[in-house]
Amino acid sequence: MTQEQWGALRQELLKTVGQNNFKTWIDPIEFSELDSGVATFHVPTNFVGNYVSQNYGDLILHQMTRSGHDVQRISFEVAANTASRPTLPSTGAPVAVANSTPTETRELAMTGAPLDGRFTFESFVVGKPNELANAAARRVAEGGPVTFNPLFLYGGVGLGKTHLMHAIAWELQSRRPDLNVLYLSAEQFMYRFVQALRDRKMMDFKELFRSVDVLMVDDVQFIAGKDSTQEEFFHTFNALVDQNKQIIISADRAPGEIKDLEDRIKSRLQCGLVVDLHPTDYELRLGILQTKVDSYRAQYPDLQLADGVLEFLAHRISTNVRVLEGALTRLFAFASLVGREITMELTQDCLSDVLRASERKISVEEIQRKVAEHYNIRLSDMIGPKRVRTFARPRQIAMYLCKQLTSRSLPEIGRRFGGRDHTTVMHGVKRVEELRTADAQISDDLELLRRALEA
Ligand SMILES: Nc1ncnc2c1ncn2[C@@H]1O[C@H](COP(=O)(O)OP(=O)(O)OP(=O)(O)O)[C@@H](O)[C@H]1O
Repeated sequence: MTQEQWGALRQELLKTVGQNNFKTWIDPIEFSELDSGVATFHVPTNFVGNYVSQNYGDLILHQMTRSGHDVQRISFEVAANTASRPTLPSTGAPVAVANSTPTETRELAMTGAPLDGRFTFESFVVGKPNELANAAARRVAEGGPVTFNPLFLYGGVGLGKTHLMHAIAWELQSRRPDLNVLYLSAEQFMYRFVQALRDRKMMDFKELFRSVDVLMVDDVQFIAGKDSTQEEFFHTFNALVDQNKQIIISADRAPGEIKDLEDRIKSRLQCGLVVDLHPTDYELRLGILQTKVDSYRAQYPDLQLADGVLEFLAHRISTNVRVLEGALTRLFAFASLVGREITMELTQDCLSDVLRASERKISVEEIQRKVAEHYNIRLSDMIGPKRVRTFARPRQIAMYLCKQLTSRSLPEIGRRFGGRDHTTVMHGVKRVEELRTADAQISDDLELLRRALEA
């Protein structure tokens, strides 16, 4: 890609991100080169690099691909004349990994995917939801005799699967430099496979994959429904297991739940240790935020952070750690630009869209379950036809909460309560509204239930 072509792309980006964001974030980055699918940009500071990478990386990649450039990855480098940054020795010494700056990535010795220098065990915050996954990952990272094969890590979006996979690869590289570790995504596996078929290089392909000591495949759900790739994956898998080589796999769900994945592969994947990363809880989110803030502190020693802001974010932002990190990065960027303390007000202002998007959605079922539990009745009686007061009152309370806490319409709520008419719901809601002011017990119950549901 030429500088002129980048100039044209910048115009496109300007239209998409708007004048202000463009001036602050896109303007300072300089296109350097496009080589072997990696587009490199120079940035004035790591901070700008990180921010652009997290917030506009996908957009830039998309625009470049759309205008016909073969780009797989974008890399940001701090321009040599504007900042000092540690240089990496050419060996895989662990200290180099720990010291590497956030925007750096390095290729593994074998032709695997690049590893992110930030994704190490040291930077992985452990809490209840991920302690088992972390312990299992650390165990295989020791590089000792293979005890469970494969290690299968799964969990929802942004909960740290890739982070743990990279951490294992880094750790293995430093502890056992004699081992051939190959890390790649399932998509890359497929891409290589298709390329090998096309170039008639299947022997090389098989040889490469059968000569590794540790094979790590990220996001394996990607090969579901892709028959010949699955077939090849199955053979590779078996060949390595037969040689007692460690395999580590990640996916967004448990093996048995991946649709369009052959049964024999599912059962193979279940043979070793299957561990999941649970959605983050409040404590873990707070821990992650605190760790991130500590790392920002070194960069921004003067930035003030008001009490309660981190707790607020940990409480309000969804379980996805990527969203949490992105929000904090944005907050710091904004505060450092305007030179103000990060107060609660600034936080709410700056992150209003993120906060709105991650408002917890409460479901009708959840409300029914909680209310039934609270009044000690069965869920079936809550939804069922019986009109006795013991069931009718909790039912009305649940209807009222559904109206208050969800965006469901009255007819929809009626349907979820055993197919009742919307006028019945309306009546129930009205009745509870009256009771709320007249009956202290009901008012307390409502408050308690609302809090429990919103927690
Ligand atoms: N426990 C944790 N401690 C520190 N950082 C974390 C933790 N969990 C996740 N992260 C961070 O959150 C971001 C998203 O994590 P990661 O890319 O590993 O998610 P993932 O589970 O692979 O998601 P996806 O399904 O989208 O690929 C990364 O920047 C990662 O460093």
